[in-house]
Order: sequence, then structure tokens, then C-alpha cells
Amino acid sequence: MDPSDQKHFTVVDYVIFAVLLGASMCIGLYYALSGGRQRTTQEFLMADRSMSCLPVSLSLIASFQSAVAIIGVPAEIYSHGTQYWFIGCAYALGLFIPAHVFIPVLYRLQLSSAYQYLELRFSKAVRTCGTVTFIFQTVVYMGICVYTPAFALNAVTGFELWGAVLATGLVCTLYTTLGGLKAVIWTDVFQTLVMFAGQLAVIVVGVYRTGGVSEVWTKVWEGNRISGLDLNPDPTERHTFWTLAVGGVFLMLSLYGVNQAQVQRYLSARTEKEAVRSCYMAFPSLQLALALSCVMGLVMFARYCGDDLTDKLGSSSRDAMVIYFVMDMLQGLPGLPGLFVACLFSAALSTISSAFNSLATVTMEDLIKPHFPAMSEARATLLSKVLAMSYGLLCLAMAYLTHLMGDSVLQVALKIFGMVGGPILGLFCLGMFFPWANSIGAVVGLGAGLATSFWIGIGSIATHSSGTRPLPSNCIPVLLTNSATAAIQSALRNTTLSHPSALKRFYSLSYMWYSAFNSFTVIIIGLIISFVTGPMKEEDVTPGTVYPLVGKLLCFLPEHLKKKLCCVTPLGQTLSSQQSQPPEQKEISGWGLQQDRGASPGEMESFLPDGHTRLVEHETTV
Ligand SMILES: O=C(O)CCCC[C@@H]1SC[C@@H]2NC(=O)N[C@@H]21
Ligand code: NA
Repeated sequence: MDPSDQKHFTVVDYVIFAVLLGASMCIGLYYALSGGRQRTTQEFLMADRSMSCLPVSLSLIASFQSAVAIIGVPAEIYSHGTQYWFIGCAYALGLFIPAHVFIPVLYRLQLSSAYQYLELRFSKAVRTCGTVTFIFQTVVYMGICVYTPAFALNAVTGFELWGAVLATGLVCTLYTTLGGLKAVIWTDVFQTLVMFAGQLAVIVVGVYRTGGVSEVWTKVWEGNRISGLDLNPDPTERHTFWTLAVGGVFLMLSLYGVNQAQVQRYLSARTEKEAVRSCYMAFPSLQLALALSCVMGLVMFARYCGDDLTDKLGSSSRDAMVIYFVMDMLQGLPGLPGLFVACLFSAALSTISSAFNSLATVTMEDLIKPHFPAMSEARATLLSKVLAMSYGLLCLAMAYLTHLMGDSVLQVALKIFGMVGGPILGLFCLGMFFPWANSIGAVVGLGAGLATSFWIGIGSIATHSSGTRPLPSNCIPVLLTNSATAAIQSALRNTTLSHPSALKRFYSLSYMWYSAFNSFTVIIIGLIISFVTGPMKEEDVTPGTVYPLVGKLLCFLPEHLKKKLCCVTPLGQTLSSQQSQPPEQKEISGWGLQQDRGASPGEMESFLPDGHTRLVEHETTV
């Protein structure tokens, strides 16, 4: 990028950006100094299970709406048209199933970490495998989220790259470490609003400067960027209605159903009903976030298609082009470039803080506490803060690794979710829907799922069959005009159109199918191994850890047949955690309530730090 074309910030922009970081810090400090002052893990990691549905729902959006979406989705729409928008069709089921299947099971078990479920249902080994897999996925994802905004800004504005990464990482680590989950959730609320405001500003100014709505629509229509309903059933087709609306459901379930960051938010709600309501309330906000980023891509297309930006942007990826577009639109409007940079970093901060906090929680609850049961509350809380800090530093290192990955951060992020989140989703489904599944089946199933997903993932990179479709000839996006890239495009067109071997087709499976494909692999392998090594019996399964899915699907069968199929266990009772737990119970419920095999589902046995046990009668509401 030659300096003459670099867009510069005015003082006002820097002030706005500093105000955003400052506001996040203040919210973090407020929660460090108010309430219980973050002195128990229940408060630091679970917000005292006192949150209401509005902040939880906005925090649910913020967790997986980072700069990757703010930059990656417009770049996707610019290059491939609005096909990606169909992922919105996956949001309905993608939130309905978590609200009515995963939340009831996980909430009634009163867990702190989603992976405690795996020990209750299977064994400690399965829990550890799930936790380690989640940690790997989140650390890689965090790296992408820290790197994306800094890289894009640096490419266009010369904004000091590693200075921005450091500023983001440190501010985020600080307020997360000081304020715990309460600070993370309330900064998420503030940052989500900044995110929406920033994107809206770019859209309004962009439409105005491109000649108004009708002008934008005409250019977009003629550039055939409005993709119709592509019902092509070919699973290697990168984006079709099926890969996005159906494959997308499994992606949503892996994130909003079983991902620790989201499960922790559900469990921080003061009642189960509040948690379900927050899931429902996330739907409109998710649709709004998707619409804003897609429209931004369309306005960008209306603005540049046909112009030649290659000389301006050089070899940097199309992701950087989004920032160029924003800076181009907002030039001369002091404060607005700063607002968009604040939007970008809000997106990044809200995701990274959720990642830090969930990593600290699972490391504490799943990997440390079980080995140090006598650890004092103060020491446990201090250790949680040290963990949040160390994950922060690890994240900066991962940011550098992202530097080495390909372009299109959106695709990289979605691939990670499919490759790692998919098998974890399969593991939870295996446990919740199939009472016969045993621990050996679960571990082998997870291993098979991860092995398959990395085999496809690496295979697709090796054979360059990332499924990029040839673009419509009438408007080769401006960044592809240079001959080298065009040559790759035509070479790619020839190889993929030649007779692809079965293996090549396997490698070119759309990454939007990874979540579905990998979760089914875990379930099928897990069931086979379970039946081979002796399936579990109904009475052996911890009550409250199985969702009678098969029973509900086969509701037409007579009761005695369903009993034979051992799939009619009633789910645990609806809990309102505040009423059901006596106050002294609170500080240890994060230790996971061990079910006494003999206790009836309504009774939960909990282990006190001093080794005594207490039967807690949970109120049962219909
Ligand atoms: O923005 C990111 O950090 C990740 C990319 C989007 C992740 C998925 S896409 C479907 C769902 N909707 C969102 O807003 N995020 C998740
Ligand atoms: Na975010």
C-alpha cells in the first residue's frame, strides 16, 4: 500500500477509540470493586448465577460475532454474492434446539463447566478429552480474533499492527481478570451496541456516497450479486442453500448448544426460563448482525466493482479491502473512522474476553479443582485470575500464528468451528440422545471425529480444493485482475472440473458440512464401539443426563415398546437455581453435583469441601 493512498485518522478518531477501550476498562473495574468484589469462583466464573435474559442474550451474540464477521462477511458478499446470507435460515433451529434440549439438561445439572456433564454421563477421562479439545479450539480461534482487526487496519491505515494487538490483548485481559463474567457480559452488551452503530454508520454514509439506495440496488443487481436460492445438492459446492441452512444448523449447535462460552452464559442466568428466553432473544439480534454485514458487502460492491483497486491495495487480501472501503467512505467525517475502528475492536474484545473467561473456567473446574479438592476459595479465585492472564498472553502468540494462515479469515474461523466444534457437538449428542453409549465409545468416537476432520481439513488445503467457485465473468472482482491470480483461477477451474477422484471429492467437501459430518462420525463410531464393548443400561446412566430424544421421535410407539428401547427417562425437574439452593450451597455448586446412583432424579447429592455430603431437595415445577 503506497503511503500516498493511506487513509489517516484525525485526533477525534483516536479519542473515540480510546474512549471505547476506556469504557470497557471502567465496566471491568466497576465489577471488580462492587458486588462480591469477585472473591468467589461462583461470582468470578458464574456471575453468581444472577443474570437476566437481556444482557445474556446480547452477550451470546457478542461471543461469536467478532471482527472476523465484521470484515469477513462483507468480503464474502463482495466476492461471492449474497448466498452466505442464507446462513440466517439456520438460526431458527440453531437456537431452538439449544433452548429446548441442551439448556434444560445442562441447567438442571447446575454445572459450571459444560464438560462436567461429560463426567456425569461418561467418565473423568471423557471430560478431560472434551475440555482439552475445547481449549485447543478456543485458543486458535482467539488468535484469529485478535489478529484480524489489527492486520486489516495496518494494511490500510498504517495503524501500528502489534501495538494494536498488544493494546487489545492487554485491555481485554485486564478487565476480564478484574471483573470476571459479570464484567465480560456487561462489556459485551456495550460492545454489541458499538458494533451495530459502527456498521450502520458505514452503510448509511456508503449508500449516500454511492448515489442512494436505487443506485446501489441497480449496480448490485447488474453485478449479479443477489444470489438466488441455490438448491444444488452437491456437497462439494462451497455455499448453497443446503450447506448454509442445514450444515449451518450443526455449526450453530456446536456454538450455541455446547460451546463453553455460551453454556456459561446460560448457566449464569438466574433461572432456567431466563436462560431459554435469552436464547430466543438472541435470534433477532443475530439476524440484525448478519443483515448489517451482508448489506455492507453489497454497498462495497456497488462502490467498487469495475474500479481497479489493485494498485491501491497491492497484494493484501480482500479482507483488508473492507477497511479500505470504510476509510474511503468515512474520510472527511471526523469521528466516524474512529467509530468504525471502535466497532472493529468492540467485536474483537467481546469475543476474546468471552474466550479468556471460558478458558479460565474450564481449566479451573475441569483440570485443576478435581485434583485439588481441598483448595481454598480465595486461592481458587486467584488461580482463575492468573489463568485468565496467561491465556491472554498465549492469545497474542496465537495472533502471530494467524499471520501465517491463508486469507479470508471468515473461512478459517468457520473451518476451525467445523473441524473441532463438530466433534465436541457429536460427543454431547452421543451422551444426551443415546443412553447405550459408554465411556470407551465416547473417547474413541471423539478421536475418530477429530482424526477425520483434520484429515479432510488438511486434505482440502493440500489439494487447494477449497471449493472456490469460478466467479461470474461479467464482473471479475477488481482484486483478481492481476494475471497471476487469474492464472490460478483458471488452473483451479480446470483441475476441479476435470474428473475428480473420490478422494478429491472427499477433500472438497464444503467446509459448511464439517460440523454435521464430524458430529455424525463421532456418534456412529461411538455407538459402534459402545455396542461392541457392552452398551450401558438405563439404570447405570446418571439421571438427568439423557434427553429422551428417541422416545420423543418415536412418540407414536406404545409405552412398553419404548420402555424396551430404554429411551423414556423423564428429564430432570425445572430448576430456579436461586430458590432451590440454600445460600451456603451456592459457593460449592460449581463443584458439580454428583448424582447418588440411588437418589431419585429430584434429589441431588453435593459434596462439601470438607468431604461431607448433603442431599438437596430441588423444587419441582412443571
Ligand atoms: O465472527 C466470528 O468471530 C466468527 C464468524 C461467525 C461465526 C458463526 S456464523 C453463524 C453464527 N452467527 C454469528 O454471528 N456467529 C456465528
Ligand atoms: Na465479539
